[in-house]
Amino acid sequence: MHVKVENINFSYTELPVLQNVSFQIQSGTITGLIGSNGSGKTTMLKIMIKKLTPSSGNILVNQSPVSTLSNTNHPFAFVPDTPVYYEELTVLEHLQFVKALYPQNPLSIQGLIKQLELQKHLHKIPCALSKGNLQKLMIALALLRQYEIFLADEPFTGLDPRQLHIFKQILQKLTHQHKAILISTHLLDLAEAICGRFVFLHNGQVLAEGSKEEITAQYHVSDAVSLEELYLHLTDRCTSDTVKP
Ligand SMILES: Nc1ncnc2c1ncn2[C@@H]1O[C@H](COP(=O)(O)OP(=O)(O)OP(=O)(O)O)[C@@H](O)[C@H]1O
Repeated sequence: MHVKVENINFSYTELPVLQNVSFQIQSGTITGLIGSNGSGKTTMLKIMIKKLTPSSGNILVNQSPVSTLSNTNHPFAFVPDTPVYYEELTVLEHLQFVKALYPQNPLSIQGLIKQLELQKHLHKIPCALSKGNLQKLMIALALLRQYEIFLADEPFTGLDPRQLHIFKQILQKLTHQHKAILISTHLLDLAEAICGRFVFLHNGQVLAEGSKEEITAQYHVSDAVSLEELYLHLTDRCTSDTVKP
């Protein structure tokens, strides 16, 4: 599975939010989508799942534009930054509902409940959950879908240290299953630990893309820097909208 984002432009109002955004994500790799508040990460992810329509540009999945894929053949699972749920359904009912939609997904509800430690919360409705447990429900619902591409918008928010560890293991397992993974996050230490590639978005444009080694080489920065130092260095250098190597 190969996803190519090509020259995406998007505006909510007259101001451009994304300008000629292009990058790629690949099977078996976790790509970190990194950028300051308001740089357009959520907007980009929403365009990828067809929730928003770009004014121009394409998202190609194995060379087919996502706009031509039917909703029943949609290859994305998505963990949103703002939880989406049915107010009147319990945690267990949510899991059963999505499982019934995607029976071919081999993950079992019981296995997920145990792994994400949701046992004590099965009969609660979402608004009775803590932030972290609600986030775990969003992750569980995404994992139960039928997908090849896993997109997550700040998925680590609210997770306790044990659940962070478990979620990192889940993501590693997805790479072994050759899923393509794109995660937006502000946690650069965590991103550096789990992501093989990065897309730095800055003011709605791609500032850099590639592995840390590729980006440091491209910008003539020592490869001993941390991802955080690299990101701060490139964004500091950015006096106009783009930085040239
Ligand atoms: N529904 C909307 N209507 C108008 N403007 C919007 C809307 N949603 C987002 N924006 C604007 O689009 C820009 C990009 O927002 P977006 O949420 O994609 O950024 P982000 O990188 O995900 O930010 P954060 O890191 O704070 O979550 C911001 O300037 C934001 O104010």
